[in-house]
Amino acid sequence: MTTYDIALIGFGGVNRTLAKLIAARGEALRSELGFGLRVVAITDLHLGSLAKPEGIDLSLALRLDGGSDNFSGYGGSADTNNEAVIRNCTADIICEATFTIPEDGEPAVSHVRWALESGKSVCTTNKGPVAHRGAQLTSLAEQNGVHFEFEGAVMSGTPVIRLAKKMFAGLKLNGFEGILNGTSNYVLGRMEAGLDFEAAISEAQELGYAEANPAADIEGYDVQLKVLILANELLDAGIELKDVKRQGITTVTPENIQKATREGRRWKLLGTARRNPDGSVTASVSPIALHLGHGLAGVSGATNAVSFDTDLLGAVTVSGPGAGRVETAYALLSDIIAIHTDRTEMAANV
Ligand SMILES: NC(=O)C1=CN([C@@H]2O[C@H](COP(=O)(O)OP(=O)(O)OC[C@H]3O[C@@H](n4cnc5c(N)ncnc54)[C@H](O)[C@@H]3O)[C@@H](O)[C@H]2O)C=CC1
Ligand SMILES: N[C@@H](CC=O)C(=O)O
Repeated sequence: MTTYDIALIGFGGVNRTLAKLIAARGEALRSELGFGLRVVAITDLHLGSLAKPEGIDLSLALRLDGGSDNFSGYGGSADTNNEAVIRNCTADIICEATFTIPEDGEPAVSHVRWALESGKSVCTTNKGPVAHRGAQLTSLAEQNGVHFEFEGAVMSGTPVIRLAKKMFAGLKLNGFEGILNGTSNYVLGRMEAGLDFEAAISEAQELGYAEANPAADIEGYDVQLKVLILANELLDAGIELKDVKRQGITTVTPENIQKATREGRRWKLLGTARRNPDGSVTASVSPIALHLGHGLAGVSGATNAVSFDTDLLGAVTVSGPGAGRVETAYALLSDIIAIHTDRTEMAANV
C-alpha cells in the first residue's frame, strides 16, 4: 500500500490539527482511503525545524508549544530553515499552512515554488500563493510532474474550487456572489445578538476562525484574496489584487445593525465578481444590508456560501464551513486524496 511522506510548513492551528488527525485516525484512513500518511518534516517560526526520513513522533511534536521548547532539543534546529527543509527533505507532499500575507503572498509563494521545483507536490490552505501566483505555480507544478492543490484557500474544507471545475463543465459562469469570510460573518451575527465588536472578534480568534492578524478578516483583505482566486480559477478573469475593490465591516456600527433589523435586513460582507458584456470581469468586496428574503441572508456563524450565476441552471449555491481548524485540516486531506486519485488513475492508464 502507498504511503505518502508529508512535510508540514507552519505548525499552527491547521497543520497541528492535520497532525492530530493522522495520529488519531491514521489506520482508519489507511483502510478507508487506500494510502498511509507519515510526517517526515515540520517547520514553524516558534519551533524551528525537524526532519526525520523515518517519520516524526507526532505526539512529541504536538506537545511542543514554542518558546524555549523547540526542535533543537530533539535532533532538529531552532531555525525554520524553510528552503533547505523544503528542498531536501524526503517528503512527497508539502502541506503549506503559514500566515497569509495579503500584499504579495510571501514567503508562502517561495515555499510553494521551492517544493514544486524540487519535485514535491503541494497542498495549501494559504490564500497568498494562489491569489498572487496561482497560474504560474500551477504551470510550474505541471512542468515538474507534480500537483499544486489549494481547495482550503476558499471556504476551508467545503468543496468549491474542485467541485466547480469538475461539476460545472458545460455551463457558462456569468459571475458569483458569496459570504466568504467566517470571521466577519460570525462577528456580524454576534453584534446582531448584542455583543460588542472587540468581544466578537476575540471569540472568533478563540474558535480558530480569524487570521493571525484579524484586520485581514474585518477589513476585507481575506475576501479580496478569495474573490481573486475564484474569479481567476473559475471565470478565467485574468485580474490582480488591485482590480478587486475592497471595503470591510469596520464601518458597520451597532446602530446600522439595529436599523437593519428593524427594516427586515441583515448585514453581510459580500464578495462578488461579474462578467461584463465585453468579457472583462468586475470584482469587489463590500458590506451590504441584505433583505431577509435574500438567499445569503440566512447564512450564519462561520458558515460560508457562494452562489454561482450559470447560463443553463441559473443560481447554484454551495454552502458549508468557511473556517475552523478541523474543517481546514480536512481541506488538506481532501487535497491529498485528490493527488492520490489522480496518481492512481494515471498509473492505471499507463
Ligand atoms: N484557520 C482557518 O479557519 C483557516 C485558515 N486558512 C489559512 O491557513 C493558514 C494557516 O492557518 P492557521 O493554522 O489557522 O494559522 P495559525 O496562525 O494558527 O498558524 C500559522 C503557523 O505558521 C507559522 N509560520 C508563519 N510563518 C512561518 C514561516 N515563514 N515559516 C514557518 N512557519 C511559519 C506560525 O508560527 C504559526 O504557527 C493561513 O494561511 C490561513 O489563512 C485557510 C482557511 C481557513
Ligand atoms: N480567517 C478566515 C479563515 C479562512 O480562510 C475566515 O474567517 O474565513
